[in-house]
Amino acid sequence: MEQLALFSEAGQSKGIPTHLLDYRAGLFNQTESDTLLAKFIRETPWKQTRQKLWEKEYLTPRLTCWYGETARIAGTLPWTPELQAIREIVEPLVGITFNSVLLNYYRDGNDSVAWHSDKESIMGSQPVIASVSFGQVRCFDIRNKTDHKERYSIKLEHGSFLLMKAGLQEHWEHRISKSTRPMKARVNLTFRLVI
Ligand SMILES: O=C(O)CCC(=O)C(=O)O
Ligand SMILES: [Fe+2]
Repeated sequence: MEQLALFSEAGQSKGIPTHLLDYRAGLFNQTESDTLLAKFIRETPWKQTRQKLWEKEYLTPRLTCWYGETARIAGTLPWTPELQAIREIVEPLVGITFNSVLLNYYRDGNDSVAWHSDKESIMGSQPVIASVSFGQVRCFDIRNKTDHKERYSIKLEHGSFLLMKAGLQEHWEHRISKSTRPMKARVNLTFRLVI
């Protein structure tokens, strides 16, 4: 347990594998990021969904909302001008057209997403996911599915961009862990191609 805490506070690990991830700080400047964070928090119709684990139902420890043009995910809302604008900045960096985005709202250090990989069949087996973060810096941890000791951590900063490349979801899991330190709000956007 102690080791986990040390790891998650270590920030940027050395030697993050660039065939799996690309990180770029400051895709949006401070003013743009402040404005977007406040707008997303205020104007998104956030929902707290339920998840089933071992036959028990839990409330997901964060708020979410789907936007885009896919009919595959129930409740998906049409692109807003801000999301459309961000998508148009992100797509040329990646060379992929995305048709949906999941917004996650981590209200404080108690909000989190547990170890998982985004490998739903509706995204194909090798999805490329582009992630944009606003607000509180949180640690994004990855671990190898077959060797949990092989792990890395990246601090996702206000206005930053993270690309999860094709091999990541198949062989690695990722998470945003809870923190006992005081944490302010964070909104994360993951652009996806749902097929
Ligand atoms: O909040 C993040 O940076 C990651 C979110 C995530 O993993 C997901 O939505 O699948
Ligand atoms: Fe994920």
